[in-house]
Amino acid sequence: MIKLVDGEDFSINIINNICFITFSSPSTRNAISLRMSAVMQEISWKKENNLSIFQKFLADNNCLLIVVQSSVKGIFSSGGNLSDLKNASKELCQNYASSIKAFCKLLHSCSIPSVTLLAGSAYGGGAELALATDFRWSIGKKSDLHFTQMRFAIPAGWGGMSRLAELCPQLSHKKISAMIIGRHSIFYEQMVNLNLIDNTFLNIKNCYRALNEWRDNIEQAPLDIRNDLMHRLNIKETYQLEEYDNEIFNKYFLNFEHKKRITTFFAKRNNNAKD
Ligand SMILES: CC[C@@H](C(=O)O)C(=O)SCCNC(=O)CCNC(=O)[C@H](O)C(C)(C)COP(=O)(O)OP(=O)(O)OC[C@H]1O[C@@H](n2cnc3c(N)ncnc32)[C@H](O)[C@@H]1OP(=O)(O)O
Repeated sequence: MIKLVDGEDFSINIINNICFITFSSPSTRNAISLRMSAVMQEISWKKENNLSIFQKFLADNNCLLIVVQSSVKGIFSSGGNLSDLKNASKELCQNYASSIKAFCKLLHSCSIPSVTLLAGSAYGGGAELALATDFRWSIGKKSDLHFTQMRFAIPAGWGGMSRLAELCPQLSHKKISAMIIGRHSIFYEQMVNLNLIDNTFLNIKNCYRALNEWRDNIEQAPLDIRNDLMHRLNIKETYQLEEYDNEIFNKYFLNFEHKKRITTFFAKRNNNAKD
């Protein structure tokens, strides 16, 4: 295990090329504290070569997948730490939301796929955190998002409203505002209908098995194609994307590696047929 953040309530480790970001604060139901936000700020800040400490950590340790998870049963996160926010001054909290927002942005803008494992509820900023990753996998069917921010008279501040629009093109900006104002919850079935849940597992064991399989498949993909494919996320215009996809297909079609893998496929099939 390679560690970047080693807190009792918040840790970031790489195990077998998978980066696990784990929230483990049962006493606050995984509320995001001022200290966690300061750590997020520190590791999201771009430094050498325009890379943040977090991105450098992922690159140096050949990370292939990022997993955001909770180790507390029945809850993903209760959102902003309300006790911290109640006790601290506005000055002390001035970087609080922007740091968490920067970390959320890093998760979906970096070129490594990310997934949140949900096995319970996410409230307020916790729901925004769950929206930050590319994918959401549910363990069981009790995962839900609760936009409770307006209970505390603030809008969503960690990038969740734009992420929701990005992930669910069927939700207009007006609908999203209305959902926040009206303190809506999105329960499991509706999350599935909105394509916010990409996969559901019966238990954590099956989920980790699928994660490992995913990691292995990524590892087996040649690095240059991996980089070319992940670069697609930087291309915004549809016509440019089509051109780019043609270009990278032609670059790899029937080159040495393509031919070699077709040959290996037939060799394996013939061997299996003999057994
Ligand atoms: C700026 C942040 C803002 C944003 O931008 O979005 C937000 O995130 S606003 C906060 C949104 N969060 C909420 O609305 C959730 C508030 N919490 C609850 O509704 C409930 O606690 C719960 C999460 C549904 C869990 O309920 P339950 O299982 O019944 O446990 P308890 O209520 O008894 O809580 C246990 C324990 O945890 C503490 N707790 C819970 N949430 C938070 C929080 N967000 N911040 C700090 N501490 C939290 C709660 O106070 C209890 O502590 P003790 O009383 O010391 O046992």
